[in-house]
Amino acid sequence: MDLVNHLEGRLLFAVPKKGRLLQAALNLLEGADIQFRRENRLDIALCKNLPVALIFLPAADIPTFVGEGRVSLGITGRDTVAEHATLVEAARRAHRESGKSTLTEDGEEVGGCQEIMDLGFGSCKLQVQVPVKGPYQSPNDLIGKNIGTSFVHLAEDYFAKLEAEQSGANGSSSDSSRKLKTKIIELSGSVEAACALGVADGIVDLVESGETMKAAGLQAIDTVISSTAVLIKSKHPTNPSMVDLIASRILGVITAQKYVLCQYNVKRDALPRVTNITPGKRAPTINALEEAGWVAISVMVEKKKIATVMDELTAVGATDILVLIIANTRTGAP
Ligand SMILES: Nc1ncnc2c1ncn2[C@@H]1O[C@H](COP(=O)(O)OP(=O)(O)OP(=O)(O)O)[C@@H](O)[C@H]1O
Ligand SMILES: O=P(O)(O)OC[C@H]1O[C@H](OP(=O)(O)OP(=O)(O)O)[C@H](O)[C@@H]1O
Repeated sequence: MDLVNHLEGRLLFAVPKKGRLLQAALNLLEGADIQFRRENRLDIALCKNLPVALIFLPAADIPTFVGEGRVSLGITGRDTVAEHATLVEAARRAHRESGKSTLTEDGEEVGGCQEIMDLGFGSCKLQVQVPVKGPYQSPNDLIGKNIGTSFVHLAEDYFAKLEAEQSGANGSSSDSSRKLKTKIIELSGSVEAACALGVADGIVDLVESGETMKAAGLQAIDTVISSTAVLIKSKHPTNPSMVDLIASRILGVITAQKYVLCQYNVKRDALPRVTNITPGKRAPTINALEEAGWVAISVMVEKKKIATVMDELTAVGATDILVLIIANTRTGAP
């Protein structure tokens, strides 16, 4: 089947085609019951149960497709969204300075995507790194030096601000006529090797566990941006109600992953103390037990806090504490 000719009427949803965000993104789609079958080597998959087509793209390219409105929804890292936003901002600045308008006929700024929600996985930091055994101790020491990175626009912006601060000019990162003293060298991968191979004095690269940096004899001296995976949308999605539906389903899945349901029995006179420990997302559900003076409580608790919460509940007299996994939710903001 020629899938490209079957996209009419479908909301296009970009998903990372490989890499660290792929599996978690697929798990979210499954939890949100977005059903599809991806043919071998095809980067387009039609959803079986919704008017949606999934487009599998490199994570770094997703903000471009969404920002230009070609694709309505996307899952990618906030770092890639920030890189794209910096590029878009630089292009707008250049346009304005050459007297051209950066607005559409509706008076809106062209380009750019909007973050809908944090998806809670894919944590990492984009950091400035230098050799541990080297002459550079602070970011200022790198001004005028060679910097290797895959995030050229964020790195340029970072060093432009640093150079402006150093020269005493205020906010000249918004001046596109600036001439950077620092040389930003674009690398597409294995950025950590650049210092050892003499290509760069420092790098701007992602750090998750820190293992790669350590193995390459590097240390972080500043953080440019902290990132997690995010759901993004274009400014004018083709089907806004389908965007809302998918966003609400995804929110339901990530809320379910974040919370557990805690049920316990307690004497009614301990209610103020236990509701303080487990206030719930809105409020705890309280039911009278057949035994006089006792109530049963059912309440959502953040998964990461549940052990401490159980300790505290036990200490104030709660008994029969049960913790249940939540398969899915539709509850509002996580
Ligand atoms: N340790 C990590 N290194 C790189 N990216 C990470 C890491 N942890 C989380 N991420 C997130 O995953 C996103 C995609 O990175 P990943 O390297 O998996 O992509 P990729 O498409 O395989 O790219 P590449 O071909 O450059 O390796 C990043 O933009 C970032 O948001
Ligand atoms: O802090 P860590 O957990 O060690 O992860 C960080 C490393 O992971 C990424 O590289 P990736 O593995 O994607 O390969 P690449 O260098 O080819 O981009 C990133 O560019 C770092 O090199």
